[in-house]
Amino acid sequence: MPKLFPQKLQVRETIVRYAQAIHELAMDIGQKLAEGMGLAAVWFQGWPCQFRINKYNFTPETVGSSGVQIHTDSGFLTILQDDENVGGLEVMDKSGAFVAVEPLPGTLLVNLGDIANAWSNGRLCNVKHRVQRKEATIRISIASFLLGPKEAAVEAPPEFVDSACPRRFVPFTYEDYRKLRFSTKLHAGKALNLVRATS
Ligand SMILES: O=C(O)CCC(=O)C(=O)O
Ligand SMILES: [Fe+2]
Repeated sequence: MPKLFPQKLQVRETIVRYAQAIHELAMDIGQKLAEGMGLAAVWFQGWPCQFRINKYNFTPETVGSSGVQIHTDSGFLTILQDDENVGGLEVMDKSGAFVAVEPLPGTLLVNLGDIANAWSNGRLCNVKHRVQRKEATIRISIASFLLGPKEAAVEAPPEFVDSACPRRFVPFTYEDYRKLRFSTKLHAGKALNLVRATS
């Protein structure tokens, strides 16, 4: 076991506490979303969360280009704590235009991914987004992803399925879907087309 200095231990404890709290928050937001859509049962307890700290080092010669290519997040819901000073995040609106999300200290940004779209039978939208290199500096963001059920299949609850809106996707596990996205390199939501139900 490597020896950890007290300061490093403190940092580790802070990160673990943050990750646990944000996981709880993500499940709570998911639950409220489900309740708002008329579902009563508890849905997201036990769905795993992945936590990532992004550190970008934008150099003068790369300013103006894309730091993170256009993509959707593969999981259900993402909570993003963006850099408080350095912008660059852009989300795509319904018309296909990118809208800049300016830094707003003290706020968290929530966006929905591919699993939300499949789980809701298409009612919730997965949001395309990217990061543009705006200035030559370091940019840090913390992304926490509520992924999908651990082993069970992603399947829309019966309340979201009727004759006007038949089941759009075959049941699939998050892990299989993640592998599918990776192998097909379809990172902007198009991999969902590969799990569509044929009617
Ligand atoms: O750094 C950001 O603002 C966004 C990062 C992101 O989209 C991601 O990690 O999936
Ligand atoms: Fe993302």
